[in-house]
Amino acid sequence: MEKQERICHVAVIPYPAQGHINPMIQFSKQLASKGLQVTLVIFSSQTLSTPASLGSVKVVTVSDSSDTGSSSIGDLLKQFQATVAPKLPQLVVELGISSGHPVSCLVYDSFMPWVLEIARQLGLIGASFFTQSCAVSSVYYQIHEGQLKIPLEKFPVSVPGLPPLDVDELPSFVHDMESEYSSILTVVVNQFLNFRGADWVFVNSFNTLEEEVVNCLASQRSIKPIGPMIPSVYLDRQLEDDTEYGLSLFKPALDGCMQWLESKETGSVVYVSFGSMAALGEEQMAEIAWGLRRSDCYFLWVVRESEEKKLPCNFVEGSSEKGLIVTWSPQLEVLSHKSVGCFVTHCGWNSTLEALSLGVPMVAMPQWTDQPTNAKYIEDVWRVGVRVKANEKGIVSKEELEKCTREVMEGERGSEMRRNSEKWKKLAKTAMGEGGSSDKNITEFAAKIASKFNETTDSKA
Ligand SMILES: O=c1ccn([C@@H]2O[C@H](COP(=O)(O)OP(=O)(O)O[C@H]3O[C@H](CO)[C@@H](O)[C@H](O)[C@H]3O)[C@@H](O)[C@H]2O)c(=O)[nH]1
Repeated sequence: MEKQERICHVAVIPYPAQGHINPMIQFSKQLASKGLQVTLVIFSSQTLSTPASLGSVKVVTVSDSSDTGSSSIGDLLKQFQATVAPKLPQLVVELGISSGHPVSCLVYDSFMPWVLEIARQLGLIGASFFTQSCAVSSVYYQIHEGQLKIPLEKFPVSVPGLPPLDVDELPSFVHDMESEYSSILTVVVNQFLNFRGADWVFVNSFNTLEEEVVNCLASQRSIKPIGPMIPSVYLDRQLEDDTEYGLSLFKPALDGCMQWLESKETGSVVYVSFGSMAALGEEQMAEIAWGLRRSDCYFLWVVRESEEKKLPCNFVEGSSEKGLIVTWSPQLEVLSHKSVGCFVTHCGWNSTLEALSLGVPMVAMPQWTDQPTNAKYIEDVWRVGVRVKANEKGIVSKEELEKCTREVMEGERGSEMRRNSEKWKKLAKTAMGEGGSSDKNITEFAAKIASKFNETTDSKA
């Protein structure tokens, strides 16, 4: 009988939100390019038209019946665990049977630390994947270890490897103790429940971007920065045909955006997006709308379907000469387009990494969660953008938005930001290029788990 080829099979399991799925798709593609068999498992309560594969990564979508109408994200995550955890062991076994190659490692979103328990029950390797910056993760780590006590009493706060952080520069859940937030704080801090127990810990970042804080966290246990996890065509082009993430929970206005951008001059467009989750108030939406109008630049603004009703009356009709509003964009294509001169962003970690990797300066307008800390780094550490200041009601006025966009688009400081952005773009490429720090970490992981798999298989033979 023909002997079956031995292949090390890894299952990658993101939390099903766009900002978590995207980097874990890219990690899957990277692992597959290093010779591993990879299955990406998406649990989703929505009906998704997911592809059966992304390059050589197999995609399996499993319907998750958890109630998405639940009021808080903390509750949602609890429900997610309650419905997914009982199904996962059987699913992992079936993936092995159907492919002919038993799964030997689970790479799980750090939001789901309970997956490690399942990996252990099945005798598999367990690897945790952090989708936020190393700086933000370090703040949560300090809380987990009891070094930072909640409620915080003194500001600025000191965390090893980070600049001192004022109250509005900390992740929101740490100081904003609304009832919904306290349950989310538990979730984000619990990412560290098995920080020392996991076999591997990956962070979607790169050494030169967060050197000091990477070193501090790595002194507690080995962590592997493997980012930026964006499609290869925008970085080192090592992976052929890797031009997009490939799995979107939203439908992008493909042609519309790109044709519109084509008709605009180099560096003349302000791109505005608040990612896949942030929900702004009506008053704030109006200030953004009029701020964009006042800046007198061309603008491309992503307003998700669920947010459209918050736009001021007649704004869309009255903006057709200067602006285009879409419900979702092909963001990487947009950011890499020569017409885009500035990105007004909520500072989600993926958007931040994308802008850094594509050399686009930013107006940082953080909303919640890790975004205020990312905004702090954008302005003060990487010096690739300006942070907006909110008024006493927490609203960013149209005048403030106009001032900040002009600063990035026109001023001398804007030119400096563009130069700094070019620097980070090169460093991102170097990290992911052959032999770069992130590339080495991915190669090391692939080689070590493949060799462990071979040893185990040999000892059973
Ligand atoms: O029109 C759009 C808007 C966004 N995107 C993509 O969607 C992703 C959005 O991710 P991110 O920028 O991280 O924002 P969120 O969707 O808000 O992500 C959540 O998850 C991130 C990772 O944990 C956190 O950093 C954020 O604060 C949190 O809100 C990015 O890859 C974008 O390229 C598009 O393709 N088209």
